[in-house]
Amino acid sequence: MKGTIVTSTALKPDAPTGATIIDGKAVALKMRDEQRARIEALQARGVTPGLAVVLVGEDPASSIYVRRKVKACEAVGIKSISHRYPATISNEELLVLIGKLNADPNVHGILVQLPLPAHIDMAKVLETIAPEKDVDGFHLYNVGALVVGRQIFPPCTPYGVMHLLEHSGIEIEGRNVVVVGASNIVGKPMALMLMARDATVAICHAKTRDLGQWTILADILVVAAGVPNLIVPQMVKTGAVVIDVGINRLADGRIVGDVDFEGVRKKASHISPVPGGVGPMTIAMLLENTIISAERTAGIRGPADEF
Ligand SMILES: Nc1nc2c(c(=O)[nH]1)N[C@@H](CN(C=O)c1ccc(C(=O)N[C@@H](CCC(=O)O)C(=O)O)cc1)CN2
Ligand SMILES: [Mg+2]
Repeated sequence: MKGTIVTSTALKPDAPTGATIIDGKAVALKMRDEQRARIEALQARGVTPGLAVVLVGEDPASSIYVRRKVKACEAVGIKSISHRYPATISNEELLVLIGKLNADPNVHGILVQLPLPAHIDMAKVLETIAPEKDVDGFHLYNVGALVVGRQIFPPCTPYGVMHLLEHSGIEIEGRNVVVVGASNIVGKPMALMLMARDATVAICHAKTRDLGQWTILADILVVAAGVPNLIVPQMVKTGAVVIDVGINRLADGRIVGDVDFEGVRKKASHISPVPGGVGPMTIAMLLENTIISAERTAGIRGPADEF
């Protein structure tokens, strides 16, 4: 468009014919001021929040996410302790490490970066983490808490989506929500958190027939299927809120979500982009859960919160 005057409203995020862009990167950065202040209050009581970060193997994306988590911890004043192991580590060695971290009073949160190598028993590893240090919210105990409408440590990605909805002033109660994707770390806990807020929730997945017949009913559409361009404009109700949790790397290296962003933004009232939407919130909520854990240790808050 070099040399022309751009008058198209479609290029302006907040123009009447286009959706408001939900800027997760900005929200995550803004949360850090409040998080720093809470960490200072903890330090005044002699508690520095500590997060143990366990990375097994050389998965390039996992290495990037772990690096981002460590940097984010530094930025707010959480002491992160990295534990890196080759993909050849045995189940037994990993469980021994987790046992030590469970017993360490300076560690308030433990995260084991997923995915793990195939020979590792992921379920056993996650269940070995002490529930009161399970800042990823993957332990069965924490999953069970979500089922009965309590939050101990909600898993970071759906917790981030809830935070974005609240930050954007989007009403949840009584609204039709369709979640596309039924994974244990996003789709299922997402549905439970929305149900706890009295939304009417449908979960669709890879085998759902006529997906568009479901998604068109959504006032709020959350997509976490891992399929680029799965959601096109004709599948979206005019004025819907569209949250894209997908992260797909294309052959040309670009990272895109599951939603045809340029098409759907013209129809939605709000839309989260990829990158820069839900992804940064995953890390923000990990910091949040770690601070909450340290606040519980310091007696500043109780063991669990109602939704
Ligand atoms: N133990 C965990 N493992 C995994 C989790 C998790 O919450 N806990 N979630 C994902 C990976 N993940 C964090 O660990 C994560 C994924 C993506 C992003 C992010 O910021 N994405 C960018 C786009 C991708 C990129 O730039 O590379 C964005 O959306 O802007 C952050 C964290 C699986 N494993
Ligand atoms: Mg996550």
